[in-house]
Amino acid sequence: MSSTDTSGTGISTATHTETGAAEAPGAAGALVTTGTLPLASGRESLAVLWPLLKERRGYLLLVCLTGLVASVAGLVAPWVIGWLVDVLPGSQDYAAVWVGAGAIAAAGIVGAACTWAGQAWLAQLTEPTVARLREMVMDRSLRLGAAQMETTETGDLVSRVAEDAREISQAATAVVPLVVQSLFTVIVSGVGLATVDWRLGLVGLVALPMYWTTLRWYLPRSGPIYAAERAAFGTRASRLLGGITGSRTLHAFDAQDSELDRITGASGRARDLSIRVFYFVTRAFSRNNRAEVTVLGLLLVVGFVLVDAGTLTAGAVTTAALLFHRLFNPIGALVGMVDQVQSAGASLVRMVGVITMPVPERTATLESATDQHGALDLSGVSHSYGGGAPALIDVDLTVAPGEVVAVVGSTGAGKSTLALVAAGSVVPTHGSARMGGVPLADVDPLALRQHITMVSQEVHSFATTIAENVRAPRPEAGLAEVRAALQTVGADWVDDLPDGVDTVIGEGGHPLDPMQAQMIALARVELADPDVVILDEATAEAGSAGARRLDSAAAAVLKDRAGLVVAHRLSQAATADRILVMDHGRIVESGTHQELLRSEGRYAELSRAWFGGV
Ligand SMILES: Nc1ncnc2c1ncn2[C@@H]1O[C@H](COP(=O)(O)OP(=O)(O)OP(=O)(O)O)[C@@H](O)[C@H]1O
Repeated sequence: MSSTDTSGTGISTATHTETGAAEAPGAAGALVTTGTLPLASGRESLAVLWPLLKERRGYLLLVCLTGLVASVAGLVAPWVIGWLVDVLPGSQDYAAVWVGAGAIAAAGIVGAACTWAGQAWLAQLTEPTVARLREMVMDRSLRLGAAQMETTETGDLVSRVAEDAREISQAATAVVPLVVQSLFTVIVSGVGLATVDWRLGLVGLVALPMYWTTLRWYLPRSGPIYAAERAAFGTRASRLLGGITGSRTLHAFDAQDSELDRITGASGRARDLSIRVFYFVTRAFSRNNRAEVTVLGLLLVVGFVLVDAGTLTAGAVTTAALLFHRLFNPIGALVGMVDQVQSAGASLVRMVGVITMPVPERTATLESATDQHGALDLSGVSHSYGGGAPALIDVDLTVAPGEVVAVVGSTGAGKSTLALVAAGSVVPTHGSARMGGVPLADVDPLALRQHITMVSQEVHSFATTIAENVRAPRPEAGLAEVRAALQTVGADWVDDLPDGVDTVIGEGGHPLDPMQAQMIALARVELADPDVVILDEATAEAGSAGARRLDSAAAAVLKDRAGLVVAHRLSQAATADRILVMDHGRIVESGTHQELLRSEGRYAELSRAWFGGV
C-alpha cells in the first residue's frame, strides 16, 4: 500500500480525500494527471498573477516613474558631448568642459539614484508576489493529496516551486526595470534624434524594420525552445531526486547503473537544450548587431553629407550618433529580455498549472457531531483503484464512540484500503463513509483532520526538533503538552537524547529507529486529540520488546477514542473490542477475540499460528 501521508506528518488526514475523488470514476476526472503536472494557459496565468500585482500597484508606478527619470537623465551626456564638439574647437575657454562634465556627473547621479530606488521598489513588488505564487503551488499540491501527486513526478513539483519560482523572480528583477528603462530610453532617444535633425531621425527609423525582422524570426522559435529547456530541467530534477531518495532500493536491487544511465540521459538532454538555447540567442543578437552597424554607418554618411553642405554642425551629428548608439543596449536588452520573459512565462504557466488544478469543493463541517462523535459508518463500500480489481467489496462497518475495532487478514486483503476509506483519504467507488451522519467526502479537510487522524505505514519525521515534530498538527501547543503527549506514548527515550525534546531529527538530524519514529507519530496523534484514530502501522516484529512498547503506545492513544487498527501483529488485535477478518476485499468474520476463537474460523487458525496453539 502506498503512503498517504500528504502532509508529511505521518498522520494521514482528510486532505487525502481529494485523492480519492480523483480515483472515483466520474468524480473530478480532470484531476488525474500522468507523468508531469499540467500547464496553465496564458489567460489563466494572467488571471492568477494580475490580482497579486494589483495589490502592489503603488510600487509598479514608482518603478515606472524612476525609469522615466533615469532615461531622461541618460540624454544629458549625448547632448553635452555634441555641444562640446561645437563650442570647443578654436575656443580658449575651457570652462565649457567643466560645465559639461558637471552636467554629465549630475545626470549620472540622478540616473543612478533612480535606478537604485527603482530596484528597491521593484523588489517590494516582485518578491512577495513570487513568494505568494510559491505558497499557492505548495498549498494546492498539499490539498490535492498524495495519490494525486503520486501519479506525477515529485521532481516536477520541486522544480516548479524551486527553479520556476527562481526563474520568475530573477526575470522580474532583471526584466521589469530594463523593460521600463529601455522603453523610455527608446522613446526619449528616438524623439531626441528627430529633434536634432529630421533627416537623421528618418535614417534612425531604418533600424525599425530590421529589428522587426529579427523579432519575427526570434519570437516564434524562442517559446518552444525555452519550454523544452524548462521541461528538460524538470525531468532532470525528477530523475536526480528519484535517484537520491530511492538510493537504498537501487542498492538493494543492484540497479544503480541503470538509474545512473537514466539520470545521465536526462542531464544530457538538459545540457544539449541549454547549448541550443545559447546558439539560438547568439544568432538573434548577431542579427541585431548587423542592423545597428548598418544604420550607424548610414547615419554617419548622411551626417557627413549634411555637415559638408553646411546644414548641420558636427556637434549635432555627434549627438545624433550617440543618441542612436544609446538605443543599442536597450533594444538588445529588450530582445534579450524576450527570452527571459518567455522563460519566465514558461515557468509561470507551470506554477499556475498546479495552482489551477481543480480541488473538489468540500465545505461540510463536523462540529455538530457531539453525541454521535466518533461514530464512524461505512455502508456498502466498494473500491477499486483506477478501475482495476476491487480492493474492497460491499463492506459495512460501524465503529461506535470509544470502540476499538481491529482488522486482520492476509496481504492484499484490503485492510489498508479500508483504513484509508475510514480516514476519508480515499473516496470509495461505491457506498459512503460517514461520521455523525456527514459524508467524509463532503467535509472540509481541516475540519476532518480535527476529528479523524491516521498513522500510516510510512511515518515522516520533519527536519526539525522533536517538539516541533510532535506539535505539527497543533503548532500553538505548549511544551508541557508536547511532553505530556510523549509521556502518554511512553517515549521516555527522548529524555536521554543530547538535547531532549529539542533534539533535531529528520533528514540530517539525529537518526531515529523505526519504533522511535512511530512513537513520535503516535505522540502527534495524542496531541492532535481526534475523536477517531486510525492506525495502519507495521513497524516492529512480533514478540519484540519494540512491538510490546508500540502496542502499549497505541493503546494509550486509543484510550477513550474510537479506533480502527489494521493489526499487522495479532497481539494488536487480541485486545480490541471487536476484530474483523478480511479476505479478498470482504469482511468474512467479525467478533471479539474469544468469540472468534470459539467459532474455529480463519481467525482461530491465524491465532494458533501466531500465538502458538492458544
Ligand atoms: N494505490 C494503489 N493502486 C492500485 N492498487 C492498489 C493500491 N493500493 C492497494 N492496491 C491493491 O488493492 C488491493 C488491497 O490492497 P491493500 O493495501 O488495501 O491490502 P492490505 O490488506 O492492506 O495489504 P498489506 O497488508 O500488504 O498492506 C491489493 O490488491 C493491492 O494491490
